[in-house]
Amino acid sequence: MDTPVITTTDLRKVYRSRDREVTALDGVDLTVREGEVYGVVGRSGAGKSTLIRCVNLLERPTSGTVEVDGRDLTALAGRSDRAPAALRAARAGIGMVFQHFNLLSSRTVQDNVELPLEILGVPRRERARKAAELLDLVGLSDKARTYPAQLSGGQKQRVGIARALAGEPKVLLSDEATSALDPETTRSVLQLLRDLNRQLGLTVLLITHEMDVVKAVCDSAALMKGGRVVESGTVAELLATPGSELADELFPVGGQASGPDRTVVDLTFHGESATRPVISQLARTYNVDVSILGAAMETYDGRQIGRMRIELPGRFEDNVVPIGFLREQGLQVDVAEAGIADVGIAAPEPARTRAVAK
Ligand SMILES: Nc1ncnc2c1ncn2[C@@H]1O[C@H](COP(=O)(O)OP(=O)(O)OP(=O)(O)O)[C@@H](O)[C@H]1O
Repeated sequence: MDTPVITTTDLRKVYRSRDREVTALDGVDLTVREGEVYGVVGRSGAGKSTLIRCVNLLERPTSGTVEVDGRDLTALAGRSDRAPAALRAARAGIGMVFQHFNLLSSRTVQDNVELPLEILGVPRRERARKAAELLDLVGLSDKARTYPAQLSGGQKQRVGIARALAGEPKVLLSDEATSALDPETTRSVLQLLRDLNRQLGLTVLLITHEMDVVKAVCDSAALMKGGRVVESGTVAELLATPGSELADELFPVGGQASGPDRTVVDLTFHGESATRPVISQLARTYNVDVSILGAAMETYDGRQIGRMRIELPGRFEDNVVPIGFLREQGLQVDVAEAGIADVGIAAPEPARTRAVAK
């Protein structure tokens, strides 16, 4: 699982029109490893679509390189508008699914799935066999002869996924594949992507603006802002990163201090620390009343990971020893709110900057 399958290096894309320039990608380094589901999130305009379209060279990067499965696609691109044969062949190993499915309405479901095979010159009988196999894989064997207009959104996306798999790709790119679907259909399409990832060893790079998508299926994630990747890593790594915005959004543990002179502390449990009764030990050892303001526990790859926001009575300087104890137990400890001193003495760090004393 450690072999990189998609690598972008210092990828830049500048859109130029007569009177202005937009830098959509501003030096993106991304590594997606074999067999993982990798989610790229970010607000509208962050550059997600541009990035995914640069990965299969649908969009030509201004500079930088894209390697997929050991091949430098940027070197294959040539200068003309029409993609050279070598690039077209490399693209056959990259499937893509789209937000609005992009099915041809005049073709049956089976003929839509066969389309990439027709383009590759696969004989009719072989195409039909392959399409039947793929429709079975996505649970639509009974819809082969229907037309897209007769399908639900979720079914259309399943056809889109079957079509994307026709060239037996190693990599699947998904451009907001579930954002036009209702929550239940979203869940089933995400489950399908997860199953395909596991059954076929398919590497999936998806872009989304929904954190729930990352939570449901991704092994790793990156956060984009203004054309840059500002955070990236496995979900477990992100959770262990002090101040990670992605971790905060994936596992929000809200809760405000119940009054002044209280210290609010965010704890991240992973590995062994997730199974030890650290909070009750803290309360007993220091005879301190601990209030739990919020908590979230999840299992990732069979390992428990959790975040908890607790409140301790007193200001930060009153709690240095208990906080030290928590750190000694192997927990990551971020002080979220350090209490307001009575007469204008500033808290050690402003709220939400997450001072991390090691
Ligand atoms: N063809 C284009 N010509 C000019 N500017 C473009 C073009 N495509 C995208 N942009 C600009 O590049 C920036 C990044 O756009 P992009 O579509 O990649 O962002 P995004 O994160 O995918 O947003 P969304 O979630 O809304 O699709 C935006 O400022 C956008 O206006």
